[in-house]
Amino acid sequence: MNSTSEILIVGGGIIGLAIAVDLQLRGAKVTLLVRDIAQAASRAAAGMLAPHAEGIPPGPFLDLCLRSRWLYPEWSRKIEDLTGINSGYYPCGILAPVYELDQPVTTKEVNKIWLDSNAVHLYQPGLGKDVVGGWWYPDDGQVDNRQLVTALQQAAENLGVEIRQGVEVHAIQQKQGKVKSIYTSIGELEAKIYILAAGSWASQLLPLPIHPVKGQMAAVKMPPNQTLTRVLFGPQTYLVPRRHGRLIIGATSEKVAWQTGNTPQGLQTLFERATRLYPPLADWEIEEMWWGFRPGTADELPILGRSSCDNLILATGHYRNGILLAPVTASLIADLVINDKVNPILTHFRCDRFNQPSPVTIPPMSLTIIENKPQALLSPQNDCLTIAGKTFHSRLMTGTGKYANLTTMQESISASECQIVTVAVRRVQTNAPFDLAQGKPGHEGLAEAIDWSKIWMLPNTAGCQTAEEAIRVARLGREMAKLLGQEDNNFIKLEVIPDPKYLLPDPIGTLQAAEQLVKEGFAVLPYINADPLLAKRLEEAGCATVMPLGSPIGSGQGLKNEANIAIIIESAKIPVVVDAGIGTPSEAARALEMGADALLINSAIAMAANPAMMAQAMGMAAKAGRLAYLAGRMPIKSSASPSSPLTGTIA
Ligand SMILES: Cc1cc2nc3c(=O)[nH]c(=O)nc-3n(C[C@H](O)[C@H](O)[C@H](O)COP(=O)(O)OP(=O)(O)OC[C@H]3O[C@@H](n4cnc5c(N)ncnc54)[C@H](O)[C@@H]3O)c2cc1C
Ligand SMILES: CC(=O)[C@@H](O)[C@H](O)COP(=O)(O)O
Repeated sequence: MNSTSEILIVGGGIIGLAIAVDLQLRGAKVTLLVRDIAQAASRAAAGMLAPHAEGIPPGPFLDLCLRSRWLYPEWSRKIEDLTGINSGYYPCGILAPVYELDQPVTTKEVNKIWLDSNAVHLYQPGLGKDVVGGWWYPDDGQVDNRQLVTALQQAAENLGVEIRQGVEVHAIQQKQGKVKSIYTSIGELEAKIYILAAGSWASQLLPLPIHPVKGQMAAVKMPPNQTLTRVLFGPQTYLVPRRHGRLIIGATSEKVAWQTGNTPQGLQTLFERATRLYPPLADWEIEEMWWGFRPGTADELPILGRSSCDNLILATGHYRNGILLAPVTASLIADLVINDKVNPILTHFRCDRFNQPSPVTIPPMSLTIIENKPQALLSPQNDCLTIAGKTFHSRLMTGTGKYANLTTMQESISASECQIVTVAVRRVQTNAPFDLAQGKPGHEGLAEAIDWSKIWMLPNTAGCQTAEEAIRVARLGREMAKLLGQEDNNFIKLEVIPDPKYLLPDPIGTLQAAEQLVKEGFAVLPYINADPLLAKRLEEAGCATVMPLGSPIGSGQGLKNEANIAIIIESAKIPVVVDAGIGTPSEAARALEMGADALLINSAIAMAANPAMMAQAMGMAAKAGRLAYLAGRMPIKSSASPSSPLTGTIA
């Protein structure tokens, strides 16, 4: 047996290559097996980046496509920088002429502009007489997919990916929910993780509902000085002018299984449709004809993410949009493989959706943008925080200290919409009178002031300076939660803080106490400095979360440890709760935008001039930050790019 590498990718089309490059850039050791790069749909495609022209309806799939189109400029530039090969990425806009006016032509959408008959013929001379108008999609574009695939292959090789061409995978050997090895034309190979990116052929290796949808294509040579520079996306045909005089004509869509080759019937249909749309091409010299197999699925959506085997990831079934979807697929799959992070959007493209009663199951986390209904974006039902098996809708935790009085505390907790409130076990025990205004900072009446049937208590070990003290107080905290009706509450926020000036936690004491408390069955939420190695050790010790501090407790200095918090977020498999030091809603939002799972905020709320109002603002910031994280920020660019591109504007 040939033992190969950490990660084995089956398939050398755009999807397999893009994933290989991303993984290798993140430090993995990748081997890619491909039977035949030339047969890949990725070389046969037209290279349109056309989520709008394709008419994809709003929903997770459009979100995925738009995310990928956003990534394209930076991603293609990165591949170009790695190789010096021009990918032909060209955000030229797409014009979609129509032959019938069967739809209302008014729209307020910025990414879709209607051109009437006069305008469309003025804009694009040479269009067929049947064209009665057209939609202009300024944000769509194209890439030269052949150059891009060549560049990706080169980039992969330059980075050290082992590409083994001419190797055919015959079977995937599985044992007890894991892939054990794969049988190939050069023998049996093993890896830690396997990624299936075999396009249309994936169903020959696994029982996936993928089938080939054949497309016949041709290219003609454009004469110099002609005016066709934008993609024309017509009814059942499209014309994609490359920048160096080649015009790609596509494509038929045929369910003829694996029947290869161009056919007279296919080409006749292709040319008839193309010349109806743009008659001048009838006289242009034919340069090439070819065909390819789109990887179609039963619901026409890709299959992305884990399979029934732990160590087998699927990235296939991209059907008509695999060129467009390459950057986002690579990034999502690399996140999954390297960081074990399942981006919520992946839930829509899981392979087990086909096992469910309805053919297209829309899983709960829908990011569909519904006009005038922004609240539908992130409803409590569809985005949850899970800690030690308990689910919460709010990602904001608050405290009980520093409030002027109990009423303000109650109003603030309610306004924040938080579901977890932390309580210092030691202070509750002392039961000192509570009235800050009167100089009485105790917790008398605190336990009764909160409706514990609605709020989950997070007892904390504040005031403990050693591991031993913290363990003892944690046990008392569990009893306290029981007494207040939360029989099954085993949560403890672990604070071991010997230093009274900066209230910085003792890492060694925290780890020791955490190990003991985990053994005793606690769900431990340790408060720590933003130390990635300590966070990993605590995770390995079995903690339920890690709670890195933004800055010292009560300082309101914000996120002073952002870089380290980012590392913790990247590597943690348990929720990361940013705790302490947050002073403003923008800092709260920032922590969640970075990918933190939740926040704990006390002082900024309790010490605000209007605590309840600040609590509401923090609650909103938590939601906004989370939503922004899920939505995916735009790439940061070193130079400007106009919001309304000048390309393709009407004179
Ligand atoms: C005519 C046509 C036009 C298209 N136009 C566009 C477009 O304009 N825009 C767009 O976004 N998308 C377009 N597409 C779709 C796009 O091309 C595909 O979705 C995309 O290329 C799929 O990429 P892939 O890497 O998954 O599969 P492929 O590119 O098909 O690659 C699969 C690879 O896996 C290898 N393989 C398969 N089985 C095995 C095995 N058992 N062992 C080893 N290797 C194996 C194959 O040899 C092949 O190299 C078009 C497709 C076609 C056919
Ligand atoms: C109540 C509690 O647990 C705090 O010690 C926590 O660390 C929050 O810190 P801030 O008070 O700075 O928000």
